[in-house]
Amino acid sequence: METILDRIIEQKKKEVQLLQERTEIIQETAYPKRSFLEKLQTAEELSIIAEYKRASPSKGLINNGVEPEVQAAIYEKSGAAAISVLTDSTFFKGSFADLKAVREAVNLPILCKDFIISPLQIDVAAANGANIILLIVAALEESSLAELFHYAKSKGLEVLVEVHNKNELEKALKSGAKLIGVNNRDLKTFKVSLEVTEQLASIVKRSGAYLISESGIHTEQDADRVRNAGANGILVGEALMVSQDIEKSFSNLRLPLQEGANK
Ligand SMILES: O=C(O)c1ccccc1NCC(=O)[C@H](O)[C@H](O)COP(=O)(O)O
Repeated sequence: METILDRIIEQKKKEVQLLQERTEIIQETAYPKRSFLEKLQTAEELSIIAEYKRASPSKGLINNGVEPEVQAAIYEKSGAAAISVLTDSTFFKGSFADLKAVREAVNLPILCKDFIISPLQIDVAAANGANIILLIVAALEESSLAELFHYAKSKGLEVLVEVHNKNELEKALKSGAKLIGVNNRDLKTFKVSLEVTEQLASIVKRSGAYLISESGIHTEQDADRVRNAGANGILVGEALMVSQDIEKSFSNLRLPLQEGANK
C-alpha cells in the first residue's frame, strides 16, 4: 500500500528534476554558522525546536494566518533553542521564502524540515539560511543517506537524522549521526505514540548521540515523559501553531534536563 511518505517522495523527485534544469536559481549566500549541537552540549533544560507549520497531511490546515517571522520572533522570545520551518509546499503549504524570513528574523539555529533526496535540495536549504537539515532514514537508501549526510556536513550544516524504529536507528547510527530525531508519528497510520521515543531512547543514549523526540508533544506531561526517557530536546509543531498563549505553552514544556543527559 502506498504511504504518505511514498507520495511525498514521488513529488520530491519531480521537484528535484525541475531544480536540475534550473540550478541557476540557487543563489549561494554566505550565512554565518549557528550551531544547535553546541547549544545541546551545555543545555540545562529540554531544548525546544519550535516549528513553523501551516498545514500537514495528518491535520490539514493548522494555522495559515500568522507570518513566519512573527511566529519565529515569539518562539525566540519564549525560549526556543532552534526553529524548524516546513519548506514543502504541496503537503505542508510551506516554502523556502518562509525559511529565509525566519532565518532573518531571529538569531537561533534554523532547521530546514523537508524531504531531502538530493544534494541540490541541501544547496537550496543552505542558500536560504538553514543551519540544520533533516534526513529521514525511511525515505533513503543507506548509500544515499551516507552521501547526503557527508554533503551537508561539508557545507557546514548539522544533520538531524530521523528514525521511526530500531532498524532505521541502526542505519542512522552507522551514518555517524550525532543528532537523532525519533519521530513518534507513524507515517502509515498517522498514529502518534510517545512510546516510540521510550523504546529507542536507550540505544540513542548509549551511542553518545543527542536525542530529539519529534511529534505529538502537546503538554507538560508529554514533555516530562520523553525527558524522563532521556530526550535532550523536543520538536513541537501543531501545539505551538494553535496555542493562544505561546509563552505559557513554552513555560509548560521547558523542563530541567535529567542529570547527565548531555554528558
Ligand atoms: O505532520 C504530519 O502530518 C506529517 C505527515 C507526514 C510526514 C511528516 C509529517 N510531519 C512532519 C513532522 O515531523 C512534524 O511536523 C514535527 O515532528 C512536529 O509534529 P507535531 O508537533 O505533532 O506537529
